[in-house]
Amino acid sequence: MQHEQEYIDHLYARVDALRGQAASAVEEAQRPDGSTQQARVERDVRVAERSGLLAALNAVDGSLCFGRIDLTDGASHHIGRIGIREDDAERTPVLIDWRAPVARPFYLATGHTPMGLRRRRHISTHGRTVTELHDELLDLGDQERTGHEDPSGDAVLLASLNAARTGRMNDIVRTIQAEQDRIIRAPHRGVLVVEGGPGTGKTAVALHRAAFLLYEHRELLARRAVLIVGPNPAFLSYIGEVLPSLGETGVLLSTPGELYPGVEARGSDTPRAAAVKGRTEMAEALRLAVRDRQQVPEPGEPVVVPHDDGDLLLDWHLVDEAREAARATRLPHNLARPHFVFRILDALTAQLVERIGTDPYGGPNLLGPDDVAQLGKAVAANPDVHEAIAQLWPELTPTEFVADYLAEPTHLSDQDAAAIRRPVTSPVDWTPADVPLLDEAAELLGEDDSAQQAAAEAERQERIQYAQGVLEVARGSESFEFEDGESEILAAHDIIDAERMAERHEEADHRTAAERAAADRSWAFGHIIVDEAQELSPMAWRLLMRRCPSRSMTLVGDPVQTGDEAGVGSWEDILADYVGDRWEHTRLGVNYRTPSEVMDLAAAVVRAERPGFEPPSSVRTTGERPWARQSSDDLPAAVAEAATAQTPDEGRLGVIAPRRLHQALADRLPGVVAGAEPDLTRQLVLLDPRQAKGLEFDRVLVVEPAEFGTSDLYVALTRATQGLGVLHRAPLPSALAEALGASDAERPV
Ligand SMILES: Nc1ncnc2c1ncn2[C@@H]1O[C@H](COP(=O)(O)OP(=O)(O)OP(=O)(O)O)[C@@H](O)[C@H]1O
Repeated sequence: MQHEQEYIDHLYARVDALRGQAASAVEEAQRPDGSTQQARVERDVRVAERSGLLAALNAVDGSLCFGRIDLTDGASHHIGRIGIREDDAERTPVLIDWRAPVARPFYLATGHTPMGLRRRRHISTHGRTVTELHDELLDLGDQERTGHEDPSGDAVLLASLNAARTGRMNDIVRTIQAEQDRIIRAPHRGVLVVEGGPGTGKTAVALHRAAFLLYEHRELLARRAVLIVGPNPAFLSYIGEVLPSLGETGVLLSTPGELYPGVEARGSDTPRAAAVKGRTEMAEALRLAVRDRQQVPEPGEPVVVPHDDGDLLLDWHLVDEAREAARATRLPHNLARPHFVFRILDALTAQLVERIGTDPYGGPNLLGPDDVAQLGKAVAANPDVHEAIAQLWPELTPTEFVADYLAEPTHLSDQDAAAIRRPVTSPVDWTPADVPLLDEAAELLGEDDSAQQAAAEAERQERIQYAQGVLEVARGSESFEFEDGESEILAAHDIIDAERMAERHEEADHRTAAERAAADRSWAFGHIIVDEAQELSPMAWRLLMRRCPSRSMTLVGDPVQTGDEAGVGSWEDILADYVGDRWEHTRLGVNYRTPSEVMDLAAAVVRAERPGFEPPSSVRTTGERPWARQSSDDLPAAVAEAATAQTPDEGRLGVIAPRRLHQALADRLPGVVAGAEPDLTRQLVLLDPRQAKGLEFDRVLVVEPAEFGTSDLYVALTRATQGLGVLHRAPLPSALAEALGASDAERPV
């Protein structure tokens, strides 16, 4: 122990020194120094690198080193959250990053396949103090004993699984299991599917895979950022600390409803409406609806544009020709529009030229090219002309267009149209199911950023003018300063022209890649991780695939837990259109969360619907059987009483109840607010099964389970790490009652 403490003290001394160096490097690099553009770019890169290093060094403080491997050849390596080298000529590694190949045997070696190891040591620390050592001997012939032997090899894992929950997920870097390690480091570059039952570590594995990929492909991924999509905000705050604790910050966390910049989807849909909006057919319906906005007048009923020289007419034939020419460009609606406008203006000018310039004596038109050009300009500036064109081919924004569409949906069956018909009168009306529609619309309409580009160019010109002014001043002062004829001395304007000087003054974009990605709909992420992927609709997949042209993705899910009607049934269905069969499927089979007593009960519920269902096998038992209690009248009071008795001294209690009971329950449960985003760091948390997805609590009370569908009930029953109770008034679903071994008139069992 003493030896390890000394080693760890040495590591921290090195970390402190590195931290000091990184902090002063950042400070120095941030000081303005009037250097060249190139030097400034390099400086910004240096600042970013050093800031990243500083963040990583700060993040690992307190849990820097957690393991050591001793090899049969006498070498030994300490394993930690980050890699550290000695400050010597060889830059000797003193701590190996858990992601480095050298560290791999720490996770994979067994007595059967020792991978060159004689011993694996888990080092537990509190702050910077070593508290415990657990050794596993992998070379069975080795006689040496340390006094810290852990014959079963799982003491550290079990201690971490049994620990009280905090409302925040912890990283599992100390105890990654072999089946998990293989997925985390999978070399597959395309779509990797990770499937497994509740508590098998799918989320943990996905997050550690993100950390691994950022280590392996740092160059690319730090620039393009990694996107992690999770089902709801509570889930994102639950997992939000894992990657920073591993020293990684270049990651954007988002719910599916937050993936359209500028829209916060706070509204909600009926399950039927969400299902209709999620179907692929919506893409075609929207495409046709956009085409409907490109109109031609009825034959014989031309659009009349009032004009001083007599009304101009836009008839069917003329508009149809312009529309076909614009459509033939195959550009999105807004980008094809200038082609339409050009044709219409041309046709109207031709009408005017004919009207004004016709020679009454039958000769050639009396107007010359300059007159025609003048008339063309006047037509293009005429507001009545613009109004007429705006009716025929309006410029559309995605939000306007989708709001109009939802008010009167078209190209759908009557029932489907009725299911989604809804006015969107304020931005808060957008729902998560609308977000893929907005994104689809943005694709169909195309973003006309010419105005933005023009503004940027105007600003650049302004800066150039300013810089020219600065150079003039410099020239003026030259004659004064260099009167003595030291012509070889370079003045400012000799080495820099106004344009380059203007660039110097351009504000550098100091946002991280993740921040820039969050604001940019067309951002292409380096890698995307989707948790609870089974819940996403086909339309949501279209959006996500657009955000990841490289198709480098990790998809995590459990089809048995699919609650959303809009969700896709199978991975094949999701992926066929995008990657064919070029994706890899992996499975996790051990449940680290739920004790076997609870898991058996949950499995029995699923089996009633799917007879052959095999749950993941639990790694722990607690000896504590789940119980049920029926309350004849005041269910909220019974829940409050049970909650008081069950709230652990340390850790969390989750009450999972149907939404309709939340207000009544919140009135009785201390510190709980109905309808608010659940605060998972509180000791007592009230949720519905959808909100509980992906989360866990030490103890769980499931309320009125007869109101849940099978998959929601399965989710609710599998959230506890220690104990589970069921409270109800209505009779229990029969499979649950049977598995609890209770009749309809239950008592605690
Ligand atoms: N190797 C491990 N070491 C320590 N803890 C682990 C390990 N693997 C998983 N766990 C823990 O098990 C719990 C369940 O993991 P996780 O939430 O990733 O499972 P999941 O498969 O995503 O579950 P669900 O489908 O229910 O969302 C978490 O507390 C996680 O930290």
